[in-house]
Amino acid sequence: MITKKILVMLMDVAIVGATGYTGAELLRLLARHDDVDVCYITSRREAGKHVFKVHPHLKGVDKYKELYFVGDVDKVDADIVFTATPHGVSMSVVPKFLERGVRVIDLSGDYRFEDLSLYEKYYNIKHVGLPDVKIAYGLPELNRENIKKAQLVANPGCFPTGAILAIAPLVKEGLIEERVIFDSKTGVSGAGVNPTETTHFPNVNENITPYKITKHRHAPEIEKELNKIGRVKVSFTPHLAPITRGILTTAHAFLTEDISDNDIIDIYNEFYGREFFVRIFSDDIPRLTYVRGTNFCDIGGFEVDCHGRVVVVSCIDNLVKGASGQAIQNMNIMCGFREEEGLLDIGLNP
Ligand SMILES: NC(=O)C1=CN([C@@H]2O[C@H](COP(=O)(O)OP(=O)(O)OC[C@H]3O[C@@H](n4cnc5c(N)ncnc54)[C@H](OP(=O)(O)O)[C@@H]3O)[C@@H](O)[C@H]2O)C=CC1
Ligand SMILES: CC(=O)N[C@@H](CCC(=O)OP(=O)(O)O)C(=O)O
Repeated sequence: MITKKILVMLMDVAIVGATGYTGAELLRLLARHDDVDVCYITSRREAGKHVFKVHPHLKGVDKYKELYFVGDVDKVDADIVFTATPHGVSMSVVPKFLERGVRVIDLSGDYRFEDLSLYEKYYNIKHVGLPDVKIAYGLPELNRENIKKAQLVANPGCFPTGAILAIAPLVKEGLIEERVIFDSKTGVSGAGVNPTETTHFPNVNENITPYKITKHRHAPEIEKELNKIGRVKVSFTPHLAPITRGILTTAHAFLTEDISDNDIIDIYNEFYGREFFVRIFSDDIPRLTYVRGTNFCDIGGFEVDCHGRVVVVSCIDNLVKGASGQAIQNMNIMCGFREEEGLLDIGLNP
């Protein structure tokens, strides 16, 4: 009897920093990705432990049944590596992978700035220098062609993802004055897995706390990316909200032309018409629950007040479209996989 065997070649991927929140989220999403195998995960603290011991929510995922944490990043061998590590750490591990021809998607801020003096000013650390490979800023809706060709993708910051997508169509069309204000509310998981006084439950619960009111490091990231499509000066203030996940951003700008709410909706529908992960809410206000656990960026509001101020609201899940989901979207683009592969979760209501 002749048996037919169909051999499916899976891409080997590794996650450096897989005990953190974005590393865990990569593991959750990749569990249902049909084109990849997760072959290495790293941790200094949990080296030697089985993945289910550290992340019990993954129990039962068949493809992870032989997956253990390794402590030594140099042992990692894969086709694609996600570095889900703090800024400063990423730049110490990424170059070693690039030298071996491995493609890397870095979730930190280390490779988001072409101008390293801006990086050093806002991150307050010295940069080791950019590697001599093609680097792309990983916001697919604005930079897909460059992502396809990149060896290193700098995954955007969580606030920049929601802010840039909220205002890009109006910037591109030149319909707003130069100054744009972004007011964002974020969930506590944005601060990472290690607790601090700021993230301590009694300090977060029943409070909304503005922080880094005029000096957050995502302000220059938002500004330099928007300046690739138009001319803007960005003001940005984040607030910590008593929620685990999600970023709601309200963008305020002043129109240069007398256009209606409906004209604005048409511009957004046209700009994002073919984008699977951007949903336009033409007659509703986006909610964080709708995007929870998903790779969607929901955009709505679209109101103009009597002074010509346009208000646009965006919602993302900071750990998905704001980090790990977008990182997988970037991997899919780099590898020629279907862009939505592994990212088809839908949100909640409530
Ligand atoms: N949380 C979010 O919403 C977002 C985060 N980001 C960025 O993504 C990156 C990861 O964030 P997040 O998951 O929240 O961070 P966490 O603090 O939750 O996790 C950090 C991970 O990095 C590992 N790590 C830390 N230091 C080192 C080191 N010196 N060598 C090797 N591994 C190390 C830790 O592993 P261990 O201690 O076990 O060794 C841990 O797995 C950061 O750069 C963050 O700024 C970007 C967008 C959104
Ligand atoms: C709640 C909270 O603390 N959020 C973090 C998000 C930072 C982040 O994600 O950092 P990078 O994208 O620059 O790597 C903050 O505001 O610093």
